[in-house]
Order: sequence, then C-alpha cells, then structure tokens
Amino acid sequence: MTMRLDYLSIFPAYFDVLDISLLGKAAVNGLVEVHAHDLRDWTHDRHRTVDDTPCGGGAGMVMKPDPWGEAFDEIIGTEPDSSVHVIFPSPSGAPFTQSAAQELSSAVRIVFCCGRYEGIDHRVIDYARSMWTVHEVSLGDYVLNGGEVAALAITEAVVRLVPGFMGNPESLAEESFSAGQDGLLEYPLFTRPVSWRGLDVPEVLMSGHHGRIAKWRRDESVRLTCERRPDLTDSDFGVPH
Ligand SMILES: COC(=O)c1ccnc(N)c1
Repeated sequence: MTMRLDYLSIFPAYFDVLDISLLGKAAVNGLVEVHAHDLRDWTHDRHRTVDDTPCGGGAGMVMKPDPWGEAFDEIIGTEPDSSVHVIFPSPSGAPFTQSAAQELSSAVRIVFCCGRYEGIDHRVIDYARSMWTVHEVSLGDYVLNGGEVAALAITEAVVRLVPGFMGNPESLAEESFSAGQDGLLEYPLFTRPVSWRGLDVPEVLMSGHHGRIAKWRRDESVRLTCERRPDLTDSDFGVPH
C-alpha cells in the first residue's frame, strides 16, 4: 500500500527536503508518494493574492478561502471521502501525539494544509470537515510562522511507523512513548568506548546480565519520566516495578 502525501503551501520548496534520507528512500521504493503544491497556482489575479484583511478588524492578514477550495477540488476531488485525512497544523490544534502518529500511519492519503499569516479563513476547515477526516494539530505551546515545519515533523513521525519503512521495526518498540515502553520516556543509551573523557558506561550494561539490564533500563525510564514528564506518570509509574 502506497501512502500518498500532499502538501499545500505558499512555500512548497520547504518539502524538497522529503527527497533525502529515509523519506527519499521510502518514496523510491513506493512506500510513500509525495506531492507539494503552491497554493498560488489556484489564484487568478496578477499578484497571485492568497490573503486579505480580517473581517471584524485586527492585525495581520487572513488566508482567503477561494484558493484553498479550488486546490482541494483539483488535488482531492469534489466528493466526500472519509479515508482522506486533512491536517491543519495550528497552535490552536489538539496536541499531536505518538498515538495520533500511529493511527495516521495506516492512512492511504494525507493532505497537509500549511497556513501562513494569521491563519486560514475558518470556512476552509469547516468545508474540509464536511468532506474528509480533518485533524487540527499542534506540536506544542508555541507559535511558528507557518504550518510547513510542523507538517514536516508530523510527516516524519507518521511515515517512520508505516510498515516496511524502518529497516528494523523492533527499534520502534523501545522508543519513548511507544507501547513497548508503557508510554515512558526512553532510558539513556550508551555505546563504545566504555570510558570516554572520564565518563564510563554504567557497569550493569557491561554485565551481560539481561535481567539486571532490563531492570536498570526500566528504573531509568521511570526516573526520567517522573522527573521530566510528571504529566505522563500515574500512581503505577511513580513506583519502579
Ligand atoms: C502556523 O502553525 C503554527 O504556528 C503551529 C503549528 C503546529 N504546532 C504549533 N505549535 C504551531
């Protein structure tokens, strides 16, 4: 199954980066298909205008609905289809999580709508909701200049979970937030040399004692999660098992 990814933006060149590294390889082996579009291709005036002043006043500009609607018609179509996922990255969106990435990794089509200026006319989102499965998602509590960087981050989080993308899918099991880690943060990692600038690899990791190593790793995950992400812990995690 090939996942088709579309990106609508006034800066489509942001997505050239998807041609390199693992994502580029996935495109080559037909796992994903990437299409970046310039929203201005759906404008009809000499200045290729995509924005206008906000109704009701206020600072900045708002992205006009017309170009988005015409782009949707051409890129996605004019018939409702709930299997198409349309993502609007936005600081006012729902927090994007690993479980959302996991769910999206089985999608056949994902269309990223990258807003600029103060944002997109809300009717674009309402129209999209009437046609497709819409996700307004935030990467965290901060504001970017546009949705492009967020779209790239979401793409990476999703595509790496697509079956066949990662050479060794087992490596996914022990990552932070993965089910295999019970949603805990990943334990600290070490490799050779055993001693480096006076800093040594924890002895337990060199013991060859798998039970002790597993316990050390679990304890470290619980400790890190309690320290850094108390919001992720509950009474169970608070006490290392
Ligand atoms: C324009 O988009 C944003 O500023 C944005 C998107 C997703 N997450 C955020 N925290 C910000």
